[in-house]
Amino acid sequence: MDGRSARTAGRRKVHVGRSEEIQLEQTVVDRLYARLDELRSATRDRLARTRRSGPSGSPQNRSERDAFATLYEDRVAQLDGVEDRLVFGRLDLVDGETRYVGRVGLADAEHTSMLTDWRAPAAQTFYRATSARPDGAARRRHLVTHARRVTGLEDELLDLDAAGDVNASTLSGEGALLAAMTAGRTGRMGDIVATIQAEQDAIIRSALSGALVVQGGPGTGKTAVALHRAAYLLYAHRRVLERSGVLLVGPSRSFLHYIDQVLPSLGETGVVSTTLADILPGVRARAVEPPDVALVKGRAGMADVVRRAVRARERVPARDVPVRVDGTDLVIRRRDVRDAIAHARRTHKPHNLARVTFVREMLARLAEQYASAQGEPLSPEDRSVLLEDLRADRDVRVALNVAWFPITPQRLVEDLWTKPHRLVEAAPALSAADRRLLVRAQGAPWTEDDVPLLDEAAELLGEDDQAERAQAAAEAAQRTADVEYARQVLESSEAGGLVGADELADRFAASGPRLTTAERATQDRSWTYGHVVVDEAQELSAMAWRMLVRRCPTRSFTIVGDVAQTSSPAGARSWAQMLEPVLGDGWRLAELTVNYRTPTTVADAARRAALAAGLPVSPQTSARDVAGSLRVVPTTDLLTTVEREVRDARAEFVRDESGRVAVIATDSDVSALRERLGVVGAGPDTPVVVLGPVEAKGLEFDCVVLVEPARIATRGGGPGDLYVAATRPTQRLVVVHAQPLPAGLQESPASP
Ligand SMILES: Nc1ncnc2c1ncn2[C@@H]1O[C@H](COP(=O)(O)OP(=O)(O)OP(=O)(O)O)[C@@H](O)[C@H]1O
Repeated sequence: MDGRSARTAGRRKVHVGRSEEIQLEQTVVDRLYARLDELRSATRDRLARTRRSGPSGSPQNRSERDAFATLYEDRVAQLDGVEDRLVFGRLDLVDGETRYVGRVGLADAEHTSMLTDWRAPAAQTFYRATSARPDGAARRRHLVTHARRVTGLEDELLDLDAAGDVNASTLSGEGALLAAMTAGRTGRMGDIVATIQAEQDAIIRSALSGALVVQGGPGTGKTAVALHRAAYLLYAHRRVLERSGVLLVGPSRSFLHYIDQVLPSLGETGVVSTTLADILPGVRARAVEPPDVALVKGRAGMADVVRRAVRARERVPARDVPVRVDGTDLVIRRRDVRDAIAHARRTHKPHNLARVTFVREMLARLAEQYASAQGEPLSPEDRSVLLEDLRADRDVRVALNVAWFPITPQRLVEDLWTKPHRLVEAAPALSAADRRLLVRAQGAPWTEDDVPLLDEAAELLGEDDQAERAQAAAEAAQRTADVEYARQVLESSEAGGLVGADELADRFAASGPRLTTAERATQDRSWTYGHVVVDEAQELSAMAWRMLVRRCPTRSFTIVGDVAQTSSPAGARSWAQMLEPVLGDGWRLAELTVNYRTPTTVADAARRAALAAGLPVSPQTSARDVAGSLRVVPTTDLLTTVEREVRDARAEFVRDESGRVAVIATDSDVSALRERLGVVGAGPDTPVVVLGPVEAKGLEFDCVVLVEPARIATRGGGPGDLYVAATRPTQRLVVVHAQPLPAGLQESPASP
């Protein structure tokens, strides 16, 4: 949609079509729901029959039964998930064909298509066609339904010649879109599947390979598009992605909570979502770093610091070390250690794994010394007994550990922050001032900025995985057998078409409870995903990018964000600068230009303030304006004024189930405001919340009361934080201030 038509739509009402047309559509919608009910009950019957078949039979029969039970359970959940607004679109093609578009594909008993999945190629025209490029379509119709009832229609004529005698009163451009934009917020993001716009659709369906960067101002649908793209990719590339998985990285847990309904409503539940703080199994990073520390820890050069820290644990001792084994004097010689270290490094294995080579080499040299002390070669049996004795000897163990120290990532990184000599040794290039910033007390909690360093360390250190490798080989053999068996089962069963042999084999795997790809991926640090989606990506440091690229060696990424909204000092103001070190020039840029959230007046004010502060603001047009959407309230008593404004906003916007108000203030004001307003929780179900600008990132509310913008613009993330805070409302921004307003944020522009 271009900016002009969007604005026009803003002034239109949703047109309800003629009642006969609605009746006609109701008949179709009834048929589709009837088919949905039929499929549900058939699947439920099969599930019941499968469960009834009892615990008898061979283990093979039992695991086959369990696999089918899980399959039917998943299918029932999927069919239940698409109940709401099952069908939302109809496309009339010039050749006379009519196609209904909905959340899933449905076919009748004869396999004739009744409903086209929104992700199928056949649905693309529904989202892309314009009257300038109708792509074979004569008319696009949006169906508005509530609880299986058709309540409205909106038509767009795409090919005027072919349209015939369509009644003009049913024509309306973006009514469904406008209705979605003005609806009261619920604290949870909804899907946009019925109203995806052409520029968004192009991004959603863009190729899987390579990295796609989606830049767009606030409210342009970046998050919505990223989530729909994940669902689309899983549909279009199911074979690849179902096994490797899709990872979604969001800025905070509250943000993940805010979006967690979207994918299930699109029939997808298998995406792993996480924050950077939670990405490492076994590490809970809860503390927040001061900005100057975050900046240092995020630099690409920290990879070198970690590498040196690991190297420092492979060390030739200052002098030869005498040891006595089995009554014989031996020497751990410096030159032997040097050779063994070189040998172990040549394996190019991670430190803790290469240690095996180092130790083997050293023990062999000590055994040689022992043999020459005895004056005769050792028999193979004696030699292996001796090697065991050497390995068990305390002095030998200590000396070898000092030379090649087995260490966990946590210990390595903690030593850097708590033992100044370790940091000097690993980071000679850091200034003394930067090193001082990094010092902290032993046992201090991990921060989000530690996580990429821990991951870097884990990568270089590795774990001793011998047992795991043996197990993996055994599992691989078992799996080949399972897949073959599943193939035979599929050939003779009713499950064909719903599931592949690989997936069924997963379900046959008799060992323990079935783990989904998502569950397996979450538990495994070194899991590599088929695709990674990163939201609010402008905040990521160079070290965080290294960590994410390790999780997706094919570099298939969707990276969405806005370089004008950056708050982290380690984040970016330029995609090229941020991505070049990790992706080279292997990324493509797409831009979103229409703001579907914020009324024009508010968006313009926020934009003027951002431009005045020199931020790299993307051009954008708001899809609508709302009368009285910006209120500026000067005061000498902030708390009292905020209290009054919140009371008014609550009365105006909060209804039974919907309507959300946020007070956004600089972090240091948040607790006083919470106390004054009696606001405790900050969850999606709370009608009024008080947040700092970083917490508000990615979220939206009907009304935002912005407290003392001058303070927000000069703390933390500075003007970027103010830009985020001012662009959260869907209906109204109330600016309460005692200090002068930052330039640009006044009610009407100083100059036209
Ligand atoms: N095509 C659409 N149809 C209906 N609603 C839409 C559409 N595109 C976006 N929206 C709505 O606009 C709002 C903003 O979308 P979203 O949060 O994805 O924007 P964003 O670009 O990620 O914003 P920010 O950068 O400010 O976090 C959401 O309520 C979303 O549902």
